[in-house]
Amino acid sequence: MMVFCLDFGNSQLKYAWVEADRIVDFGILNQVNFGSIIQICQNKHIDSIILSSVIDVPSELIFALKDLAPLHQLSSTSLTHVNYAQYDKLTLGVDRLAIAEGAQISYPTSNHLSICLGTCITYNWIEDGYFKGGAISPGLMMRTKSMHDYTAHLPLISPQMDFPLLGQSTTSNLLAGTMSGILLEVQGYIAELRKLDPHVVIILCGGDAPYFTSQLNGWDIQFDPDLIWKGLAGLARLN
Ligand SMILES: Nc1ncnc2c1ncn2[C@@H]1O[C@H](COP(=O)(O)OP(=O)(O)O)[C@@H](O)[C@H]1O
Ligand SMILES: CC(C)(COP(=O)(O)O)[C@@H](O)C(=O)NCCC(=O)O
Repeated sequence: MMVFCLDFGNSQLKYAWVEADRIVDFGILNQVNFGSIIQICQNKHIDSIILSSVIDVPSELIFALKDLAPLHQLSSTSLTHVNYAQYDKLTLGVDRLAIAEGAQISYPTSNHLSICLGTCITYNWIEDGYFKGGAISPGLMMRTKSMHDYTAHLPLISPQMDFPLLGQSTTSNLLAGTMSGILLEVQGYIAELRKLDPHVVIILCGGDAPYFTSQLNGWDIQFDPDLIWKGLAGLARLN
């Protein structure tokens, strides 16, 4: 059963081919149109398609996808393993719903906090299978770009794997405040949540996660870049 998974985020349009829970292939689309999708579907057998989008998708693209294979467009009415009786599911981004699902499928008997470092940083906390709460904060690129855009003279910095806690120049101050700021935020959330539940499983994913994994060594954190694909494949089976 080959599932074509699409994850349209605010920065990148991602896809993956998932067969029997194995990610066969993945990549990034150039544009939100059928032309860029059909290119990657050449010679591929598709049993079903699942689409998670937090951006607007043209209705022509939805119709075209439906012509290709049975399509499930993820929404707040989709069936889920995670229980939303204690959360306002209608307001939750579908990417977060898919990530929470991936975490629940991966750690069905544990409480977990999934942290996605994407355009925004999102935190999803699940206890006893219930979505209990979360948080949204600005992502890495949003932080660097907004400091440049909202000031007269601050330069636009590029993220780096090595970053200081404090800097000795404007550029290194920006790097410290952005990168160490995110690291300290993430560590702060983990530390606070572990006070409530020392056994909570922490899972990190999203495009910017690789910048922080080595700094989080020793924090007993799972890094899973495929978390959303696991969630989407599971949701495709359920819906
Ligand atoms: N080509 C790119 N375009 C935009 N963001 C990129 C690109 N390559 C890497 N990134 C990084 O990926 C982050 C977004 O991660 P991702 O998980 O793809 O986000 P989203 O799901 O919100 O689209 C950005 O903050 C940025 O630092
Ligand atoms: C918070 C988000 C913007 C994150 O999107 P992303 O960073 O993955 O592009 C997205 O999940 C969204 O639009 N959420 C709706 C609000 C909510 O989740 O409460």
